[in-house]
Amino acid sequence: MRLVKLLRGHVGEVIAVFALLLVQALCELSLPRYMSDIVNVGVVGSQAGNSAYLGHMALVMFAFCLGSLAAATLSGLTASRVAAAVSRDLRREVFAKVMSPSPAEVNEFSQSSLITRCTNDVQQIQNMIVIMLRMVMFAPVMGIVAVVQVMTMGGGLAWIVGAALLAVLGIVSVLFTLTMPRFKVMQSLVDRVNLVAREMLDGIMTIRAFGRQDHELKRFGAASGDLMGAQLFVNRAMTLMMPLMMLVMNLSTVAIVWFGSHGVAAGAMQAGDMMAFITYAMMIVMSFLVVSMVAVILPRAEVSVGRVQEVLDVEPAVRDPKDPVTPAADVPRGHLEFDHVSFHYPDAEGDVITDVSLTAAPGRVTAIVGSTGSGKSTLVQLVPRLYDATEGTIRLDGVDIRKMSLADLRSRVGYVPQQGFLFSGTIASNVAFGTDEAGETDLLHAIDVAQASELVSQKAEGLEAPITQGGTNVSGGQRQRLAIARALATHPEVLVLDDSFSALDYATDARLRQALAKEESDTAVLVVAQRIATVMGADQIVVLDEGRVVGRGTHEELLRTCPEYLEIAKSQLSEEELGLKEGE
Ligand SMILES: Nc1ncnc2c1ncn2[C@@H]1O[C@H](COP(=O)(O)OP(=O)(O)OP(=O)(O)O)[C@@H](O)[C@H]1O
Repeated sequence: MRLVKLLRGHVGEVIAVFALLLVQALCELSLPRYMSDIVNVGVVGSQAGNSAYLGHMALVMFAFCLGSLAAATLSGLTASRVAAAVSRDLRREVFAKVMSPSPAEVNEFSQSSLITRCTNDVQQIQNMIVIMLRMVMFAPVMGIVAVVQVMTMGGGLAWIVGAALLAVLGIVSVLFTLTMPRFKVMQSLVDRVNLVAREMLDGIMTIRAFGRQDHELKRFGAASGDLMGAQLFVNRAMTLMMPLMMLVMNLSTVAIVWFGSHGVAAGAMQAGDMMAFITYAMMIVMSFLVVSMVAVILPRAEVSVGRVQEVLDVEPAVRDPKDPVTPAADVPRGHLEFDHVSFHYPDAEGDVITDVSLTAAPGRVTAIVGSTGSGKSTLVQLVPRLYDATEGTIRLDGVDIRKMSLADLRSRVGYVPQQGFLFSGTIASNVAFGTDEAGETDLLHAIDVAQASELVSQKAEGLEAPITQGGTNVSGGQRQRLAIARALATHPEVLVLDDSFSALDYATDARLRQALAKEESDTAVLVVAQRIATVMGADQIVVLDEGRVVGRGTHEELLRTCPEYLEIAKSQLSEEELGLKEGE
């Protein structure tokens, strides 16, 4: 059972819980015997009314009660600690997996499902561990010892206990047959509510702009209503459980008193024994109830364990090599080479990148242009190994990047994604995100090159100005510039800018390119851009069309040799701006 395996690291504590439960069970099981003696001897027998005897018995029973209380408290505390520790470790493992190098595998699960698995499923497991540790051991011990006691007492009443057990079994079976299917879908319904809520929060601006609040609320209401339906059904069915159990126990008590009183009258049984019999019978019924409930609930927790395990079992396609290679110290830094590289997404059929070869050198700007969907972003994502090329090789400073450690590679590559993301914190914490070594001067320099100084000088707190989660308190262009500053602060060998100038005005775009060319003379810059004006000055422009290189050269060369480039250029700039007008 996978749930049991989770306890492997806590064997000592688990044994302690079991030992304490045994003490608790033995203490509790001795009480009915003493009760029986008090009635038989101290109430109706030879010591009737003898205070010394009654006081002594009361003290003994009190000692057993205290023992049971102490053992129950300690076992409860220990079990809760073990469960909380297991759930903390599971959360950490799942989260580490989600953070693991390749986004491809984790993308298989939706973000909301990952959150549910990390929180709700882990919580289910935690609850189940507590139940398992506290009940699964306790109930059988209580049940078995109580059965032995009942058997030894005789009196011909054991059949009542048997009948009560059959009734409990029947009730538990019917209730769980009805509710189990709903239990199973409940986790996926929680996933669904999370998914819709997350999508709504992410797209809140679009929803408001299109006045679709009512539609979205209905969508959320439907998902939430489905979950409520399943929960209500299960809870209603479960509410019946306790009253039915009480009914069984009370009927058993009545039956024991009814038949037992005949035995007492006939002298076959003592009154105290009949009372002890009632208590033992209740213990047996309760133990049986607990064991059968746990047996049915356990598979439900196993569903949660399975869902968490699914995430943990994911093998990232992008992995650290066994024996990482570091580029030789005497090799010039910042030489990036794509050698006949092809790539297709794991879940897609055709290649998105086909047989691309190019080189980027330090101090030079290589621009990638192409129509939308031509594979530009995909191509540059291969550089920090967000994905691995399916064919061909990418080398940095002469070493196949698959042979470098991921940490080493990523410390050499500064990657600015299409959507620059800012974390909650300050401007400084965001820019220093990729490095622990940058001082204030380094940060200010990176911000200056990224043309974001104005943002810092406008704020009274300067570098310590707060940034909200997702960077919602700065503009799209400011977000992009801070994301560029973050990459620059790490002093990368290769700076990959994936359409990172798109939210900048032309003047800022031009100033940023100039500053980059001047300040980053030992960095190879790889720029993906939609705007021809952004790439016109690049040392080398590579034109992609449906993942293939269809042109390569400078702006002027491409205007003459590459019809695809000419078409894009003409769609953005006038013939005059392109210098294509006759006589010019
Ligand atoms: N995670 C993914 N899984 C499967 N296919 C994808 C994935 N991401 C992108 N694609 C597909 O790969 C192709 C290239 O996408 P890519 O984002 O690289 O293009 P692009 O040239 O950067 O486009 P744009 O200029 O619009 O950003 C597209 O057809 C896209 O549908």
